[in-house]
Amino acid sequence: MSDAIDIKKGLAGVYADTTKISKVMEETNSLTYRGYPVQELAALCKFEEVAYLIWHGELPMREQLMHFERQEREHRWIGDDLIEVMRKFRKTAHPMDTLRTAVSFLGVQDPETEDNSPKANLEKSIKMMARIPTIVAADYRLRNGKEPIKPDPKLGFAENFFHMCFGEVPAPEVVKCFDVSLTLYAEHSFNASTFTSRVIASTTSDIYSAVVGGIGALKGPLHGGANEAVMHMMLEVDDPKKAEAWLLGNIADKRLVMGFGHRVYKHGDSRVPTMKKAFLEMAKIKNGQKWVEMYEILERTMLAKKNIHPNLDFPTGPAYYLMGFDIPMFTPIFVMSRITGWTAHVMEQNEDNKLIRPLAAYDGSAQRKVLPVAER
Ligand SMILES: CC(=O)SCCNC(=O)CCNC(=O)[C@H](O)C(C)(C)COP(=O)(O)OP(=O)(O)OC[C@H]1O[C@@H](n2cnc3c(N)ncnc32)[C@H](O)[C@@H]1OP(=O)(O)O
Ligand SMILES: O=C([O-])CC(=O)C(=O)O
Repeated sequence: MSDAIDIKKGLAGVYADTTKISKVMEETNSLTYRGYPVQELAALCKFEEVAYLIWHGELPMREQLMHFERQEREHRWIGDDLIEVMRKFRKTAHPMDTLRTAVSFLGVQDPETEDNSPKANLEKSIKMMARIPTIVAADYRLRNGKEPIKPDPKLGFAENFFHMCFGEVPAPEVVKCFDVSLTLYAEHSFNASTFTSRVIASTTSDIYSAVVGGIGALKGPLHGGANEAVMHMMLEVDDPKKAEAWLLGNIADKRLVMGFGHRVYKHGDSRVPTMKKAFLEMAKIKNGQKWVEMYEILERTMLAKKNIHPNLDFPTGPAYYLMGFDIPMFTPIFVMSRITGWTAHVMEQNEDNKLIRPLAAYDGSAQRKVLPVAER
């Protein structure tokens, strides 16, 4: 029956809607947010400006940026109630599970959850952007037997995250490398997690539900979870001298090499050179030459043997490791950034909504008769 139906497995190559938020150009290996190349945004803007751009469609003027930063800083604290709930979580729970539950808790507590007006949804988006780093940092400290550190309204978004994790802000070069990663992770059209958020929004559900769904989708190692998997892989390789043999063995065993390949970019991910530069900078500051050597060998061998390029998760994995974050925080950090893209897509979906509901070509059992349990 399904023979005559053109099934697009994984929806590969399917245009499901239009978007004004970002443009992924496989032909030219480039990516723009609201028309601006990500490389230029990463070089010239801080993440707060990029978040504003993604939501408002324009880069902020100085006054607008100051107002936006004030709002973000005001909303950072998550309240003692949520901290107390988090204390009760299983200490070995994955931080993505903790974050998913904590964001759901924010939705329970927010009296505006059911208000789907653009104004209310933008406010909730800013609140989530402000509070997610506090959740991620508090979870990191609780898992490590330490007390959470309150956000510091004097610090910018990236600096404050380091402060809440480690009680100190590193050198500006480190903060910049981290900020670059946030800009590069912020938005990527109809990727799996964003599409999940849009599917949820299309039922006219609330924005917290859409974000909780996005977190669930991003967790998987074929998607955002890959940045963690990359670092586990590099630690398994352990020594750059073993990297080539390790990779060849992996290929022979037909195992995936994490941080390589992409559904859209088949000739390279436009964000990788910018993030690789940030990773090299981190390696210089933190004496991480070993990881650079391993990176180069894995990249070179994968290209030579499989013609598969690295994706953004390949350089971010070791870069976050060198910044001092523990590996289970890597995908939650991705959420701290992609929350901007998800929520912009939810608001865009709401503007011109149609329930997202594709068809499935049935190829199960032929129709049959139900027999009572005694006769089966
Ligand atoms: C932020 C992000 O989400 S970026 C993506 C992060 N994910 C990863 O890094 C996980 C590793 N990569 C992958 O699993 C895949 O490349 C995906 C899921 C990202 C994209 O998958 P698809 O678009 O479905 O590509 P597809 O699976 O068709 O790959 C084509 C071929 O390349 C192979 N291939 C693709 N990626 C890899 C990889 N990382 N390692 C080994 N082989 C790979 C596939 O096995 C397939 O081979 P085949 O034709 O012999 O079956
Ligand atoms: O677009 C995708 O399929 C994966 C993704 O989110 C990204 O690359 O940032």
